[in-house]
Amino acid sequence: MGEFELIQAYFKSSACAYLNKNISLGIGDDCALLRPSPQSEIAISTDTLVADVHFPAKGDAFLIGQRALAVTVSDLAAMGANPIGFTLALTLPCVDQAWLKRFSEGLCLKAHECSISLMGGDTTKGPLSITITVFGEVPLGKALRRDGAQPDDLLCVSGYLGEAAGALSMVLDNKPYDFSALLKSYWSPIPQLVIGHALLGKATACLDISDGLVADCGHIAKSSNVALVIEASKLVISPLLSAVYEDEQCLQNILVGGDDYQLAFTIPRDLFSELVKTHPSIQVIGYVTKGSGISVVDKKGVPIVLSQQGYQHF
Ligand SMILES: Nc1ncnc2c1ncn2[C@@H]1O[C@H](COP(=O)(O)OP(=O)(O)O)[C@@H](O)[C@H]1O
Ligand SMILES: Cc1ncc(C[n+]2csc(CCOP(=O)(O)OP(=O)(O)O)c2C)c(N)n1
Ligand SMILES: [Mg+2]
Repeated sequence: MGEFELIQAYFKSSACAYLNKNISLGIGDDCALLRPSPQSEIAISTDTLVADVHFPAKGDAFLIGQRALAVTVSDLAAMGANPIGFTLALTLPCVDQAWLKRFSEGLCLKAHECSISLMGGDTTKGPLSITITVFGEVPLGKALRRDGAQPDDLLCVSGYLGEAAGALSMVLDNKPYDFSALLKSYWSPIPQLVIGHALLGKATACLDISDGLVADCGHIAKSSNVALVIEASKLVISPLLSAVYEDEQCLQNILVGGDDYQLAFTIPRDLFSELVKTHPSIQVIGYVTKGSGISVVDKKGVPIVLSQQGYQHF
């Protein structure tokens, strides 16, 4: 099977390669054509997933496809954007048709869940890696950025943290997908599109947590020129995590584990109670104050010293 047959069989003819009101031309030409709605801005984000860095190379290709798209669409959720389409740059060591079939099925399932369409890409030979670029749209001037947090805002997260990091040892042991519900958090993160959308016009800053809570909140603090305080006693431990780990390890996974793909955001105090009524998974975990940097404090307000803040490639 050659390059173009492969593209046709597994991607161009796939159920997720459809046109929608914002895509006037999809796979097959030199470029895809996007048609933004009036009074909107296009949100764009790219993520590369490298075998044995972001996922185990020997993992199930269906799960790899599912995870690759989820972590990329998560950036659209973090901006409050509505998904439109994505491109897929795939580098493969060889043509393995069984692998490609599983991969495209997993990709397609997640694309369906996120209402996003495959509209182009690139296929090359080399060490396994997956680069996905997502395109979404957001009402003009309303995107959730990292630079608007204000002193006295609340610091919140969209749901439980630490589960995917807690699953990593099982992932590396190649445990089957249905072995533990914890594995689902790693293999099939759910981009928080609904909460991202609900935060438009409310949150003062927002991002998705990929590297770890402390490291990523550090980006909000820096961009917004404020200090963020995380109150460890307010972090709610997921029942899935506490079933496997002692409290101390749970806290470590929550604070610096990464791979969560939940949103962290800041919001004025008076807007919180209305929001949590409609989105009960949201947790308040701290607050914004004047100053710089990020601190984690225990219930007496004493700083907890961490040996690392989150994942760094270099
Ligand atoms: N090689 C690059 N060239 C240009 N911009 C980059 C490059 N790598 C990362 N960026 C930009 O730097 C910012 C931070 O990147 P990153 O930490 O990967 O974001 P995220 O965690 O949201 O994926 C983003 O705005 C991203 O677009
Ligand atoms: C097999 C495997 N080992 C380790 C990890 C942990 N890990 C790898 S990269 C990463 C951080 C997120 O990746 P990055 O490329 O920084 O994503 P971005 O912040 O750009 O979205 C984490 C927690 C993993 N996901 N899979
Ligand atoms: Mg990135």
